[in-house]
Amino acid sequence: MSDLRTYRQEIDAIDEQLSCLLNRRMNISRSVALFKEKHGCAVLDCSREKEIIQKARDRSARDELKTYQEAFFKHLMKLSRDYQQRLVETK
Ligand SMILES: C=C(O[C@@H]1C=C(C(=O)O)C=C[C@H]1O)C(=O)O
Repeated sequence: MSDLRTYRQEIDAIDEQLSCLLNRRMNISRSVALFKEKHGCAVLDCSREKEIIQKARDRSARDELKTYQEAFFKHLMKLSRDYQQRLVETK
């Protein structure tokens, strides 16, 4: 049981870092949205997203994690795009 507590403390610490990183990433995504709106660019950039997914897959600690890295970043970028869309539409 003390092992489980230790693992969960580690997960909590990682989650805290992930939340901070998500705040930072979404803030930058917001700046990107404002830039795109000013310059008439589309929110979605497929080639950039493919690049990010490939880099994430390459960073996998083990081959079996590649699919999870890909899913995680796809979801993250969907949230980022949704946020950008919302910002552009409510301007
Ligand atoms: C942030 C951008 O906008 C979108 C969101 C991306 C992301 O969250 O990484 C990547 C590409 C775009 O589809 C961008 O163009 O860089």
